[in-house]
Amino acid sequence: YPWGYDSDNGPDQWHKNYPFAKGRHQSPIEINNKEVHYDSSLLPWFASYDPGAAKTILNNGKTCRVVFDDSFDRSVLRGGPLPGVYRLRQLHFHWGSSDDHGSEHVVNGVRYAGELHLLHWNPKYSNYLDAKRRTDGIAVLAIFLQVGETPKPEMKRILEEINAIKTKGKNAPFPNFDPSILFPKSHDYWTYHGSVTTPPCEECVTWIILREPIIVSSDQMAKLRSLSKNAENEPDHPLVDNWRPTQPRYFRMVSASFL
Ligand SMILES: Cc1cc(C)cc(S(N)(=O)=O)c1
Ligand SMILES: [Zn+2]
Repeated sequence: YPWGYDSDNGPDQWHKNYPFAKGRHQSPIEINNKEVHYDSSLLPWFASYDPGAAKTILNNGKTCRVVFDDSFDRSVLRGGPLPGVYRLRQLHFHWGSSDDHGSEHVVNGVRYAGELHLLHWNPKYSNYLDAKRRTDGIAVLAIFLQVGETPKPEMKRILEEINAIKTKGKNAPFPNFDPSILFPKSHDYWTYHGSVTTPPCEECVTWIILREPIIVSSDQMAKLRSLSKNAENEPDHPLVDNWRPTQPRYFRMVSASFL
């Protein structure tokens, strides 16, 4: 019975089929200023993305995802805490059933309406699946979505496609898109070592979480919530609350690139 976010297959049950979910380096976590360590040696991060690498936007019943050509170092993330370049493979979102929650990471008790994840893998490994088995295999750039009056126009392109991928299994061409247009002004970030926030929850992720959220409108969040987790010919169930609750930090340090 496939994992999900409902009471019978949700985050509290995942460990039954995916033992990593009870590990000591799980994500997401709470980020509290009191426990963050400013690391002056942290470098700035850089994204060099080729808009031509964007391929498809899809609904897999669990999120809205844009996939990129990752057959060579075409769109890469580098710098920050990373030892080398990491290849952009996909981006996706997590969101709530209302504007007051939906993010996976929580900052000083603040839950945002959603969270954008740009997923990259370390090309020193032969492929993405091999990278997921390595502690330095994956880098996720996370950007909070905050509801406000002046939404970021660059989000429109993604949300305009939502109508084409309403139900699980639907996909649409999504050419010529550079996701760095979604980035906020500041590149300030927190970083820590954690896991994939969906099963199998492998502990292979270097998290780079931007301090500055991007502003989206309440209507744009409602657009995301108009996606369905079911396929076209099945009873309709809105795709909402696809976020994992925060996990124990245990003995992990969260470093900040800013004072
Ligand atoms: C590697 C990977 C795969 C998936 C489906 C999701 C993530 S997440 N939510 O941790 O960014 C990471
Ligand atoms: Zn994610």
